[in-house]
Amino acid sequence: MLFSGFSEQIRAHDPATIVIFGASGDLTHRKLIPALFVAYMQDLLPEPFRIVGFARRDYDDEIFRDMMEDSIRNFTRLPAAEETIRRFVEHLYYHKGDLSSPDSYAALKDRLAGAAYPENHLFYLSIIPDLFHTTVHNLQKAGMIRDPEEEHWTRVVIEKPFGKDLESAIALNKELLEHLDETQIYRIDHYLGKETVQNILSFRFANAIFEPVFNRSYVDHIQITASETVGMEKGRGGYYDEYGALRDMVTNHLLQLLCLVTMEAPGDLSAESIRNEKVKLLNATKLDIREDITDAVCRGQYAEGVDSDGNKIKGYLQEDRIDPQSDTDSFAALRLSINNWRWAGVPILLRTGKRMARKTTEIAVQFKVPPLQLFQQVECEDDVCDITRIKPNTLIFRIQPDEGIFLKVGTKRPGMRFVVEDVDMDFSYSGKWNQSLPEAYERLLLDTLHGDSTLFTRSDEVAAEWRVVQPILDNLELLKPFAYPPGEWGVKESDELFLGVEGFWRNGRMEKVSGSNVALDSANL
Ligand SMILES: NC(=O)C1=CN([C@@H]2O[C@H](COP(=O)(O)OP(=O)(O)OC[C@H]3O[C@@H](n4cnc5c(N)ncnc54)[C@H](OP(=O)(O)O)[C@@H]3O)[C@@H](O)[C@H]2O)C=CC1
Ligand SMILES: O=C1O[C@H](COP(=O)(O)O)[C@@H](O)[C@H](O)[C@H]1O
Repeated sequence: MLFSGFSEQIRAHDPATIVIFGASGDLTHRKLIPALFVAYMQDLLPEPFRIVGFARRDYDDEIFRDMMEDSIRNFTRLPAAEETIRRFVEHLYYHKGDLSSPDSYAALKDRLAGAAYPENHLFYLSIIPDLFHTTVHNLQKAGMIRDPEEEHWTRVVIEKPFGKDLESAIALNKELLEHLDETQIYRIDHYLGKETVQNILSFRFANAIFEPVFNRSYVDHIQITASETVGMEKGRGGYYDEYGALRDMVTNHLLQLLCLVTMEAPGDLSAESIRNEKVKLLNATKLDIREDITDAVCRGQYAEGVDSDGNKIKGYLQEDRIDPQSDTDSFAALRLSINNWRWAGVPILLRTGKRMARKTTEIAVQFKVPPLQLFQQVECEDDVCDITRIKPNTLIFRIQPDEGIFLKVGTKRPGMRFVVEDVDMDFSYSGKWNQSLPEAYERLLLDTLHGDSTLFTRSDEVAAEWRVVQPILDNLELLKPFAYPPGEWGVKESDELFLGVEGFWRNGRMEKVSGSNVALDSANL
Protein backbone atom coordinates (compact mmCIF):
# COMPACT_ATOMS: atom_id res chain seq x y z
CA MET A 1 0.00 0.00 0.00
CA LEU A 2 1.38 3.42 -0.89
CA PHE A 3 2.19 5.88 1.86
CA SER A 4 -1.14 7.62 2.08
CA GLY A 5 0.46 11.03 2.47
CA PHE A 6 1.28 10.78 -1.22
CA SER A 7 -1.80 9.07 -2.57
CA GLU A 8 -4.78 10.94 -3.97
CA GLN A 9 -7.67 11.17 -1.57
CA ILE A 10 -9.87 8.74 -3.39
CA ARG A 11 -13.28 7.49 -2.54
CA ALA A 12 -13.38 4.45 -0.28
CA HIS A 13 -14.89 1.66 -2.35
CA ASP A 14 -16.10 -1.02 0.09
CA PRO A 15 -19.60 -0.41 1.49
CA ALA A 16 -19.16 -0.18 5.27
CA THR A 17 -20.87 0.10 8.62
CA ILE A 18 -18.87 2.28 10.98
CA VAL A 19 -19.63 1.60 14.64
CA ILE A 20 -18.35 4.26 17.01
CA PHE A 21 -18.08 3.01 20.59
CA GLY A 22 -18.15 6.09 22.82
CA ALA A 23 -20.56 7.99 20.57
CA SER A 24 -21.74 10.34 23.30
CA GLY A 25 -18.17 11.41 24.09
CA ASP A 26 -16.04 14.42 23.34
CA LEU A 27 -13.92 12.92 20.55
CA THR A 28 -16.92 11.70 18.60
CA HIS A 29 -18.73 14.98 18.55
CA ARG A 30 -15.74 17.31 18.14
CA LYS A 31 -13.64 15.27 15.71
CA LEU A 32 -15.00 11.99 14.37
CA ILE A 33 -18.43 13.02 13.11
CA PRO A 34 -17.22 16.34 11.63
CA ALA A 35 -14.40 14.43 9.88
CA LEU A 36 -16.79 11.85 8.45
CA PHE A 37 -19.07 14.64 7.34
CA VAL A 38 -16.27 16.39 5.43
CA ALA A 39 -15.44 13.09 3.72
CA TYR A 40 -19.13 12.79 2.81
CA MET A 41 -19.23 16.34 1.42
CA GLN A 42 -16.26 15.50 -0.78
CA ASP A 43 -17.91 12.29 -1.92
CA LEU A 44 -15.15 10.16 -0.40
CA LEU A 45 -17.28 7.81 1.71
CA PRO A 46 -18.29 4.49 0.21
CA GLU A 47 -21.77 3.84 -1.05
CA PRO A 48 -23.69 2.65 0.85
CA PHE A 49 -22.46 3.42 4.37
CA ARG A 50 -24.03 3.65 7.81
CA ILE A 51 -22.67 5.04 11.07
CA VAL A 52 -23.87 3.53 14.32
CA GLY A 53 -23.12 5.42 17.54
CA PHE A 54 -22.89 3.20 20.62
CA ALA A 55 -22.89 4.38 24.27
CA ARG A 56 -24.81 3.92 27.51
CA ARG A 57 -26.65 7.24 27.42
CA ASP A 58 -30.34 7.16 26.84
CA TYR A 59 -30.41 8.58 23.32
CA ASP A 60 -32.27 7.33 20.26
CA ASP A 61 -31.57 7.83 16.55
CA GLU A 62 -33.36 11.15 16.50
CA ILE A 63 -31.62 12.65 19.54
CA PHE A 64 -28.25 11.41 18.26
CA ARG A 65 -28.85 12.91 14.83
CA ASP A 66 -29.85 16.27 16.33
CA MET A 67 -26.73 16.33 18.49
CA MET A 68 -24.46 15.40 15.62
CA GLU A 69 -26.03 18.09 13.43
CA ASP A 70 -24.94 20.61 16.05
CA SER A 71 -21.46 19.09 16.17
CA ILE A 72 -21.16 19.41 12.42
CA ARG A 73 -22.26 23.03 12.49
CA ASN A 74 -19.83 23.85 15.32
CA PHE A 75 -16.78 21.84 14.38
CA THR A 76 -16.63 21.29 10.63
CA ARG A 77 -13.82 23.22 8.97
CA LEU A 78 -15.66 23.76 5.67
CA PRO A 79 -18.89 25.71 5.12
CA ALA A 80 -21.71 23.20 4.86
CA ALA A 81 -25.15 23.49 3.31
CA GLU A 82 -27.99 22.58 5.69
CA GLU A 83 -29.38 20.20 3.08
CA THR A 84 -26.06 18.31 2.94
CA ILE A 85 -25.98 18.06 6.74
CA ARG A 86 -29.53 16.71 6.74
CA ARG A 87 -28.73 14.09 4.09
CA PHE A 88 -25.59 13.03 5.98
CA VAL A 89 -27.28 12.57 9.35
CA GLU A 90 -29.80 10.23 7.76
CA HIS A 91 -26.90 7.74 7.70
CA LEU A 92 -26.53 7.96 11.50
CA TYR A 93 -28.10 5.55 14.02
CA TYR A 94 -27.79 5.17 17.76
CA HIS A 95 -27.45 1.94 19.69
CA LYS A 96 -27.72 2.09 23.46
CA GLY A 97 -25.56 -0.46 25.26
CA ASP A 98 -22.94 -1.15 27.88
CA LEU A 99 -19.55 -2.35 26.69
CA SER A 100 -19.02 -4.41 29.81
CA SER A 101 -22.21 -6.38 29.22
CA PRO A 102 -22.10 -9.29 26.71
CA ASP A 103 -25.86 -8.86 26.07
CA SER A 104 -25.21 -5.47 24.51
CA TYR A 105 -22.99 -7.08 21.87
CA ALA A 106 -25.61 -9.69 21.02
CA ALA A 107 -28.14 -6.90 20.50
CA LEU A 108 -25.70 -4.94 18.35
CA LYS A 109 -24.93 -8.05 16.33
CA ASP A 110 -28.64 -8.58 15.61
CA ARG A 111 -28.97 -5.02 14.51
CA LEU A 112 -25.96 -5.16 12.19
CA ALA A 113 -27.32 -8.35 10.64
CA GLY A 114 -30.11 -6.27 9.10
CA ALA A 115 -29.86 -6.06 5.32
CA ALA A 116 -29.48 -2.27 5.35
CA TYR A 117 -26.19 -2.43 7.28
CA PRO A 118 -23.20 -3.02 4.99
CA GLU A 119 -21.29 -6.14 5.98
CA ASN A 120 -17.82 -4.63 6.25
CA HIS A 121 -17.45 -3.43 9.83
CA LEU A 122 -15.21 -0.70 11.16
CA PHE A 123 -15.31 -0.63 14.96
CA TYR A 124 -13.92 2.65 16.32
CA LEU A 125 -13.00 2.44 20.03
CA SER A 126 -13.43 6.04 21.13
CA ILE A 127 -13.58 5.01 24.76
CA ILE A 128 -11.40 5.02 27.87
CA PRO A 129 -8.31 2.84 27.45
CA ASP A 130 -9.44 0.56 30.31
CA LEU A 131 -12.24 -0.71 28.05
CA PHE A 132 -10.13 -1.53 24.95
CA HIS A 133 -9.51 -5.14 25.80
CA THR A 134 -12.99 -5.85 27.22
CA THR A 135 -14.58 -4.49 24.06
CA VAL A 136 -12.47 -6.50 21.63
CA HIS A 137 -12.84 -9.61 23.78
CA ASN A 138 -16.65 -9.22 23.86
CA LEU A 139 -16.83 -8.52 20.14
CA GLN A 140 -15.02 -11.74 19.49
CA LYS A 141 -17.13 -13.74 21.92
CA ALA A 142 -20.22 -12.45 20.16
CA GLY A 143 -18.79 -13.69 16.85
CA MET A 144 -18.44 -10.17 15.46
CA ILE A 145 -14.79 -10.37 14.39
CA ARG A 146 -14.27 -12.03 11.08
CA ASP A 147 -11.23 -13.90 9.90
CA PRO A 148 -9.07 -11.61 7.70
CA GLU A 149 -9.41 -14.14 4.88
CA GLU A 150 -13.20 -13.77 4.73
CA GLU A 151 -14.89 -11.84 1.97
CA HIS A 152 -16.04 -9.02 4.26
CA TRP A 153 -13.65 -7.29 6.60
CA THR A 154 -13.59 -6.32 10.26
CA ARG A 155 -11.23 -3.52 11.27
CA VAL A 156 -10.77 -2.10 14.75
CA VAL A 157 -9.45 1.39 15.47
CA ILE A 158 -7.89 1.75 18.91
CA GLU A 159 -7.49 5.23 20.35
CA LYS A 160 -4.55 6.27 22.45
CA PRO A 161 -3.02 5.96 24.98
CA PHE A 162 -2.17 2.39 24.19
CA GLY A 163 -1.38 1.04 27.66
CA LYS A 164 -0.07 2.84 30.73
CA ASP A 165 3.49 1.61 30.61
CA LEU A 166 5.65 -0.88 28.74
CA GLU A 167 4.27 -3.91 30.52
CA SER A 168 0.60 -3.01 30.08
CA ALA A 169 1.16 -2.03 26.43
CA ILE A 170 2.78 -5.40 25.71
CA ALA A 171 -0.05 -7.16 27.57
CA LEU A 172 -2.70 -5.18 25.66
CA ASN A 173 -1.04 -6.01 22.35
CA LYS A 174 -0.97 -9.67 23.29
CA GLU A 175 -4.62 -9.64 24.30
CA LEU A 176 -5.72 -7.86 21.13
CA LEU A 177 -3.73 -10.26 18.99
CA GLU A 178 -5.59 -13.17 20.59
CA HIS A 179 -8.75 -11.86 18.93
CA LEU A 180 -7.52 -9.93 15.90
CA ASP A 181 -4.90 -10.21 13.23
CA GLU A 182 -2.34 -7.34 13.25
CA THR A 183 -3.69 -6.27 9.82
CA GLN A 184 -7.10 -5.65 11.42
CA ILE A 185 -5.78 -3.33 14.15
CA TYR A 186 -5.44 0.42 13.57
CA ARG A 187 -3.69 2.05 16.55
CA ILE A 188 -4.36 5.69 15.95
CA ASP A 189 -2.01 8.58 16.68
CA HIS A 190 -3.80 11.53 15.21
CA TYR A 191 -0.58 13.57 14.86
CA LEU A 192 0.37 11.26 11.99
CA GLY A 193 -2.74 12.39 10.12
CA LYS A 194 -1.79 16.05 10.26
CA GLU A 195 -0.88 17.44 6.86
CA THR A 196 2.23 19.19 8.20
CA VAL A 197 3.45 16.04 9.93
CA GLN A 198 3.21 14.05 6.71
CA ASN A 199 5.11 16.82 4.98
CA ILE A 200 8.19 16.19 7.17
CA LEU A 201 8.99 13.06 5.17
CA SER A 202 8.46 14.71 1.80
CA PHE A 203 10.53 17.71 2.84
CA ARG A 204 13.39 15.48 3.94
CA PHE A 205 13.35 12.87 1.21
CA ALA A 206 12.02 14.73 -1.82
CA ASN A 207 14.72 17.42 -1.56
CA ALA A 208 18.33 16.40 -1.93
CA ILE A 209 19.76 19.56 -0.35
CA PHE A 210 18.76 19.06 3.29
CA GLU A 211 19.49 15.40 3.92
CA PRO A 212 23.31 15.75 3.70
CA VAL A 213 23.26 18.19 6.62
CA PHE A 214 20.77 16.30 8.77
CA ASN A 215 23.33 14.65 11.02
CA ARG A 216 25.72 15.07 13.93
CA SER A 217 28.29 16.98 11.84
CA TYR A 218 25.93 19.88 11.18
CA VAL A 219 23.07 19.74 13.67
CA ASP A 220 23.66 21.15 17.14
CA HIS A 221 20.40 20.01 18.69
CA ILE A 222 16.73 19.41 17.92
CA GLN A 223 13.87 20.67 20.03
CA ILE A 224 10.22 19.71 19.76
CA THR A 225 7.47 21.64 21.53
CA ALA A 226 3.76 20.87 21.76
CA SER A 227 2.31 23.52 24.04
CA GLU A 228 -1.36 24.03 24.81
CA THR A 229 -3.20 26.88 26.45
CA VAL A 230 -6.10 24.73 27.67
CA GLY A 231 -6.14 23.16 31.12
CA MET A 232 -8.37 20.23 32.02
CA GLU A 233 -11.18 20.21 29.51
CA LYS A 234 -14.64 19.33 30.76
CA GLY A 235 -14.94 15.69 31.82
CA ARG A 236 -11.26 14.87 31.16
CA GLY A 237 -9.87 15.22 34.68
CA GLY A 238 -10.42 11.58 35.67
CA TYR A 239 -8.67 10.24 32.60
CA TYR A 240 -5.87 12.81 32.59
CA ASP A 241 -4.93 12.40 36.23
CA GLU A 242 -4.26 8.72 35.61
CA TYR A 243 -2.12 9.38 32.54
CA GLY A 244 -0.59 12.89 32.56
CA ALA A 245 1.45 14.65 29.89
CA LEU A 246 4.08 11.92 29.64
CA ARG A 247 1.58 9.25 28.66
CA ASP A 248 -0.97 11.50 26.96
CA MET A 249 1.42 13.35 24.63
CA VAL A 250 5.09 12.29 24.90
CA THR A 251 4.82 8.52 24.48
CA ASN A 252 2.89 8.91 21.26
CA HIS A 253 2.65 12.28 19.49
CA LEU A 254 6.06 13.72 20.42
CA LEU A 255 7.97 10.51 19.79
CA GLN A 256 6.25 10.12 16.43
CA LEU A 257 7.37 13.64 15.47
CA LEU A 258 10.88 12.74 16.57
CA CYS A 259 10.81 9.60 14.42
CA LEU A 260 9.78 11.43 11.28
CA VAL A 261 12.43 14.11 11.62
CA THR A 262 15.32 11.78 12.46
CA MET A 263 14.62 8.33 10.94
CA GLU A 264 16.56 7.01 7.96
CA ALA A 265 14.95 7.11 4.52
CA PRO A 266 12.80 4.03 3.99
CA GLY A 267 13.61 1.83 1.00
CA ASP A 268 10.12 2.45 -0.34
CA LEU A 269 6.91 4.06 0.84
CA SER A 270 5.11 0.96 2.05
CA ALA A 271 3.61 0.94 5.54
CA GLU A 272 6.09 -1.73 6.65
CA SER A 273 9.22 0.04 5.37
CA ILE A 274 8.28 3.29 7.07
CA ARG A 275 7.37 1.59 10.33
CA ASN A 276 10.60 -0.46 10.26
CA GLU A 277 12.63 2.74 10.12
CA LYS A 278 10.63 4.29 12.95
CA VAL A 279 11.16 1.24 15.16
CA LYS A 280 14.91 1.27 14.47
CA LEU A 281 15.04 4.92 15.44
CA LEU A 282 13.02 4.42 18.63
CA ASN A 283 15.18 1.47 19.63
CA ALA A 284 18.24 3.72 19.40
CA THR A 285 16.62 6.50 21.46
CA LYS A 286 17.41 6.81 25.16
CA LEU A 287 17.11 9.38 27.94
CA ASP A 288 20.30 11.47 27.87
CA ILE A 289 21.34 10.73 31.45
CA ARG A 290 24.84 11.85 32.36
CA GLU A 291 24.75 11.61 36.16
CA ASP A 292 21.18 10.98 37.16
CA ILE A 293 17.72 11.03 35.66
CA THR A 294 17.08 14.67 36.58
CA ASP A 295 19.64 15.57 33.84
CA ALA A 296 17.14 14.28 31.34
CA VAL A 297 13.61 14.79 32.71
CA CYS A 298 11.59 17.61 34.21
CA ARG A 299 7.93 17.37 35.18
CA GLY A 300 5.48 20.06 36.21
CA GLN A 301 1.95 20.93 37.30
CA TYR A 302 0.36 24.30 36.57
CA ALA A 303 -0.34 26.44 39.61
CA GLU A 304 -3.35 28.73 40.00
CA GLY A 305 -3.16 32.18 38.45
CA VAL A 306 -5.04 34.77 36.44
CA ASP A 307 -5.42 35.11 32.69
CA SER A 308 -4.77 38.28 30.68
CA ASP A 309 -8.34 39.48 31.42
CA GLY A 310 -7.79 39.07 35.15
CA ASN A 311 -9.97 35.94 35.38
CA LYS A 312 -8.93 33.37 37.93
CA ILE A 313 -7.44 30.16 36.53
CA LYS A 314 -7.59 27.01 38.62
CA GLY A 315 -4.36 25.19 39.36
CA TYR A 316 -4.03 21.57 38.22
CA LEU A 317 -4.68 20.30 41.74
CA GLN A 318 -7.92 22.28 42.01
CA GLU A 319 -9.37 20.98 38.73
CA ASP A 320 -12.47 18.80 38.62
CA ARG A 321 -11.79 15.07 39.15
CA ILE A 322 -8.11 15.61 39.95
CA ASP A 323 -6.77 14.18 43.19
CA PRO A 324 -5.71 17.23 45.27
CA GLN A 325 -2.55 15.28 46.27
CA SER A 326 -1.83 14.20 42.69
CA ASP A 327 1.73 13.80 41.41
CA THR A 328 0.62 13.60 37.78
CA ASP A 329 2.41 15.86 35.28
CA SER A 330 0.60 18.47 33.19
CA PHE A 331 4.02 19.43 31.78
CA ALA A 332 6.93 17.21 30.79
CA ALA A 333 10.30 17.99 29.26
CA LEU A 334 12.87 15.39 28.23
CA ARG A 335 16.41 15.35 26.93
CA LEU A 336 17.09 12.35 24.73
CA SER A 337 19.97 10.99 22.73
CA ILE A 338 19.81 8.86 19.62
CA ASN A 339 22.55 6.29 19.72
CA ASN A 340 23.14 5.73 16.04
CA TRP A 341 25.80 6.78 13.54
CA ARG A 342 23.83 9.76 12.26
CA TRP A 343 22.72 11.36 15.53
CA ALA A 344 25.13 10.26 18.28
CA GLY A 345 25.89 13.23 20.55
CA VAL A 346 23.08 15.48 19.25
CA PRO A 347 20.82 16.46 22.18
CA ILE A 348 17.12 16.06 21.50
CA LEU A 349 14.79 18.14 23.66
CA LEU A 350 11.07 17.48 23.90
CA ARG A 351 8.53 19.53 25.79
CA THR A 352 4.76 19.54 26.17
CA GLY A 353 2.30 21.02 28.62
CA LYS A 354 -1.15 22.35 29.38
CA ARG A 355 -1.82 25.99 30.33
CA MET A 356 1.23 27.30 28.55
CA ALA A 357 1.64 30.65 26.84
CA ARG A 358 0.50 29.61 23.39
CA LYS A 359 -0.92 26.70 21.45
CA THR A 360 1.90 25.66 19.20
CA THR A 361 3.50 22.50 17.88
CA GLU A 362 6.85 22.76 16.17
CA ILE A 363 10.10 20.98 15.54
CA ALA A 364 13.21 23.14 15.43
CA VAL A 365 16.42 21.72 14.03
CA GLN A 366 19.22 24.00 15.14
CA PHE A 367 22.42 23.84 13.14
CA LYS A 368 25.91 24.52 14.41
CA VAL A 369 27.36 28.02 14.30
CA PRO A 370 29.88 28.68 11.52
CA PRO A 371 33.42 27.63 12.46
CA LEU A 372 34.74 31.18 12.11
CA GLN A 373 33.01 34.27 13.57
CA LEU A 374 33.66 36.70 10.69
CA PHE A 375 30.57 38.80 11.33
CA GLN A 376 28.57 40.23 14.17
CA GLN A 377 24.86 39.78 14.43
CA VAL A 378 22.16 42.30 15.25
CA GLU A 379 19.21 41.07 17.25
CA CYS A 380 16.23 43.27 18.00
CA GLU A 381 13.34 42.85 20.36
CA ASP A 382 10.69 45.47 21.17
CA ASP A 383 12.58 48.08 19.18
CA VAL A 384 15.79 47.55 21.13
CA CYS A 385 18.67 46.05 19.19
CA ASP A 386 21.81 44.36 20.42
CA ILE A 387 24.96 43.32 18.69
CA THR A 388 25.60 39.68 19.51
CA ARG A 389 27.53 36.64 18.36
CA ILE A 390 26.45 35.16 15.07
CA LYS A 391 23.30 33.04 15.40
CA PRO A 392 23.02 29.50 14.12
CA ASN A 393 20.64 28.57 11.32
CA THR A 394 17.42 26.97 12.45
CA LEU A 395 14.99 24.95 10.39
CA ILE A 396 11.50 24.98 11.85
CA PHE A 397 8.68 22.65 10.96
CA ARG A 398 5.61 24.46 12.24
CA ILE A 399 2.97 21.78 12.69
CA GLN A 400 0.28 24.11 14.01
CA PRO A 401 -0.96 26.82 13.92
CA ASP A 402 0.40 28.92 10.97
CA GLU A 403 1.51 25.69 9.39
CA GLY A 404 4.69 25.90 7.38
CA ILE A 405 8.44 25.46 7.19
CA PHE A 406 10.85 28.25 8.05
CA LEU A 407 14.59 28.47 7.69
CA LYS A 408 16.35 31.16 9.64
CA VAL A 409 19.39 32.44 7.85
CA GLY A 410 21.77 35.31 8.56
CA THR A 411 21.71 38.10 5.98
CA LYS A 412 23.69 41.30 5.72
CA ARG A 413 21.66 44.15 7.10
CA PRO A 414 21.60 47.18 4.80
CA GLY A 415 23.97 49.86 6.07
CA MET A 416 27.59 50.85 6.28
CA ARG A 417 28.67 48.14 8.69
CA PHE A 418 28.91 44.45 8.01
CA VAL A 419 26.39 43.05 10.46
CA VAL A 420 24.11 40.15 9.93
CA GLU A 421 20.45 39.85 10.87
CA ASP A 422 18.31 36.72 10.96
CA VAL A 423 15.68 36.55 8.27
CA ASP A 424 13.16 33.80 7.57
CA MET A 425 13.02 31.92 4.33
CA ASP A 426 9.54 30.71 4.75
CA PHE A 427 6.92 28.54 3.22
CA SER A 428 3.51 28.83 4.79
CA TYR A 429 0.59 26.68 3.74
CA SER A 430 -1.82 29.60 3.91
CA GLY A 431 0.43 31.75 1.70
CA LYS A 432 0.75 29.08 -0.96
CA TRP A 433 -2.63 27.38 -0.84
CA ASN A 434 -5.54 29.47 0.22
CA GLN A 435 -7.57 26.60 1.63
CA SER A 436 -8.08 25.01 5.01
CA LEU A 437 -5.98 21.93 5.66
CA PRO A 438 -7.68 18.57 6.13
CA GLU A 439 -8.19 17.59 9.77
CA ALA A 440 -6.07 14.65 10.87
CA TYR A 441 -9.13 12.49 11.52
CA GLU A 442 -10.44 13.05 7.97
CA ARG A 443 -7.33 11.44 6.52
CA LEU A 444 -7.08 8.68 9.12
CA LEU A 445 -10.71 7.60 8.98
CA LEU A 446 -10.50 7.36 5.21
CA ASP A 447 -7.30 5.35 5.50
CA THR A 448 -9.05 2.82 7.72
CA LEU A 449 -11.84 2.50 5.15
CA HIS A 450 -9.17 1.94 2.48
CA GLY A 451 -7.30 -0.55 4.67
CA ASP A 452 -4.14 1.58 4.63
CA SER A 453 -2.26 1.29 7.93
CA THR A 454 0.78 3.43 7.05
CA LEU A 455 -0.20 6.25 9.37
CA PHE A 456 -1.06 3.94 12.26
CA THR A 457 1.35 2.51 14.81
CA ARG A 458 2.47 -1.09 14.71
CA SER A 459 2.64 -3.20 17.89
CA ASP A 460 6.45 -3.18 18.12
CA GLU A 461 6.45 0.56 17.51
CA VAL A 462 4.17 1.15 20.48
CA ALA A 463 6.39 -1.02 22.67
CA ALA A 464 9.49 0.84 21.45
CA GLU A 465 7.83 4.16 22.41
CA TRP A 466 7.13 2.91 25.93
CA ARG A 467 10.70 1.63 26.24
CA VAL A 468 11.96 5.22 25.84
CA VAL A 469 9.68 6.53 28.60
CA GLN A 470 9.72 3.56 30.99
CA PRO A 471 12.84 4.68 32.97
CA ILE A 472 10.92 7.85 33.85
CA LEU A 473 7.89 5.89 35.04
CA ASP A 474 10.22 3.73 37.14
CA ASN A 475 11.72 6.82 38.81
CA LEU A 476 8.76 9.11 39.40
CA GLU A 477 9.71 9.44 43.06
CA LEU A 478 12.90 11.24 42.00
CA LEU A 479 11.06 13.45 39.56
CA LYS A 480 8.42 15.26 41.60
CA PRO A 481 6.56 17.83 39.51
CA PHE A 482 7.52 21.50 39.89
CA ALA A 483 4.73 24.09 40.00
CA TYR A 484 4.64 26.47 37.02
CA PRO A 485 2.60 29.62 36.43
CA PRO A 486 -0.23 29.31 33.90
CA GLY A 487 0.10 31.32 30.69
CA GLU A 488 3.90 31.08 30.55
CA TRP A 489 6.32 28.55 29.09
CA GLY A 490 6.13 25.83 31.71
CA VAL A 491 8.64 24.83 34.36
CA LYS A 492 11.66 27.13 34.48
CA GLU A 493 13.83 24.29 35.83
CA SER A 494 13.41 22.62 32.41
CA ASP A 495 15.98 25.16 31.12
CA GLU A 496 18.59 23.03 32.88
CA LEU A 497 18.07 20.27 30.34
CA PHE A 498 20.04 22.52 27.98
CA LEU A 499 23.23 22.22 30.01
CA GLY A 500 26.13 22.27 27.54
CA VAL A 501 23.84 22.88 24.57
CA GLU A 502 24.21 25.91 22.31
CA GLY A 503 20.70 27.27 22.80
CA PHE A 504 17.57 27.31 24.92
CA TRP A 505 13.84 26.71 24.56
CA ARG A 506 12.54 28.79 21.69
CA ASN A 507 9.51 30.31 23.44
CA GLY A 508 8.20 31.96 20.30
CA ARG A 509 11.33 34.04 19.79
CA MET A 510 11.15 33.65 16.05
CA GLU A 511 7.95 35.67 15.80
CA LYS A 512 9.40 38.52 17.84
CA VAL A 513 12.64 38.72 15.91
CA SER A 514 11.22 38.47 12.43
CA GLY A 515 8.24 40.71 13.20
CA SER A 516 10.21 43.41 15.02
CA ASN A 517 10.30 46.94 13.88
CA VAL A 518 13.98 47.71 14.07
CA ALA A 519 14.66 51.15 15.50
CA LEU A 520 18.44 51.09 15.40
CA ASP A 521 19.85 53.80 13.24
CA SER A 522 21.18 51.84 10.32
CA ALA A 523 23.87 54.45 9.81
CA ASN A 524 25.34 53.21 13.10
CA LEU A 525 25.46 49.74 11.80
N1 LIG B 1 -11.17 14.08 23.34
C1 LIG B 1 -10.04 14.25 22.66
O1 LIG B 1 -9.69 15.36 22.20
C2 LIG B 1 -9.14 13.09 22.42
C3 LIG B 1 -9.46 11.82 22.87
N2 LIG B 1 -8.64 10.77 22.59
C4 LIG B 1 -8.98 9.42 23.05
O2 LIG B 1 -10.28 9.07 22.58
C5 LIG B 1 -10.95 8.24 23.51
C6 LIG B 1 -12.27 8.88 23.87
O3 LIG B 1 -12.03 10.13 24.48
P1 LIG B 1 -13.19 11.16 24.82
O4 LIG B 1 -14.22 11.16 23.76
O5 LIG B 1 -12.50 12.42 25.18
O6 LIG B 1 -13.82 10.52 26.15
P2 LIG B 1 -15.23 10.83 26.80
O7 LIG B 1 -15.09 10.52 28.24
O8 LIG B 1 -15.76 12.14 26.39
O9 LIG B 1 -16.16 9.70 26.12
C7 LIG B 1 -16.14 8.36 26.52
C8 LIG B 1 -17.29 7.65 25.84
O10 LIG B 1 -17.28 6.30 26.24
C9 LIG B 1 -18.61 5.93 26.58
N3 LIG B 1 -18.56 4.87 27.56
C10 LIG B 1 -17.89 4.85 28.73
N4 LIG B 1 -18.08 3.69 29.36
C11 LIG B 1 -18.90 2.95 28.57
C12 LIG B 1 -19.46 1.66 28.67
N5 LIG B 1 -19.22 0.86 29.73
N6 LIG B 1 -20.23 1.23 27.67
C13 LIG B 1 -20.50 2.01 26.62
N7 LIG B 1 -19.98 3.22 26.45
C14 LIG B 1 -19.18 3.70 27.43
C15 LIG B 1 -19.22 7.21 27.14
O11 LIG B 1 -20.61 7.25 26.96
P3 LIG B 1 -21.73 6.92 28.05
O12 LIG B 1 -21.27 7.56 29.31
O13 LIG B 1 -22.96 7.50 27.45
O14 LIG B 1 -21.74 5.45 28.09
C16 LIG B 1 -18.64 8.21 26.15
O15 LIG B 1 -19.40 8.22 24.98
C17 LIG B 1 -9.97 8.08 24.69
O16 LIG B 1 -9.22 6.90 24.49
C18 LIG B 1 -9.06 9.29 24.56
O17 LIG B 1 -7.79 9.06 25.13
C19 LIG B 1 -7.51 10.91 21.83
C20 LIG B 1 -7.15 12.14 21.34
C21 LIG B 1 -7.89 13.34 21.63
O1 LIG C 1 -4.14 13.37 22.00
C1 LIG C 1 -4.27 14.44 22.53
O2 LIG C 1 -4.07 15.54 21.80
C2 LIG C 1 -4.61 16.81 22.20
C3 LIG C 1 -3.85 17.85 21.39
O3 LIG C 1 -4.09 17.59 20.03
P1 LIG C 1 -3.95 18.76 18.95
O4 LIG C 1 -4.25 18.09 17.66
O5 LIG C 1 -4.95 19.81 19.35
O6 LIG C 1 -2.56 19.25 19.08
C4 LIG C 1 -4.44 17.04 23.67
O7 LIG C 1 -5.15 18.20 24.05
C5 LIG C 1 -5.00 15.87 24.44
O8 LIG C 1 -4.75 16.04 25.82
C6 LIG C 1 -4.40 14.57 23.97
O9 LIG C 1 -5.14 13.48 24.53
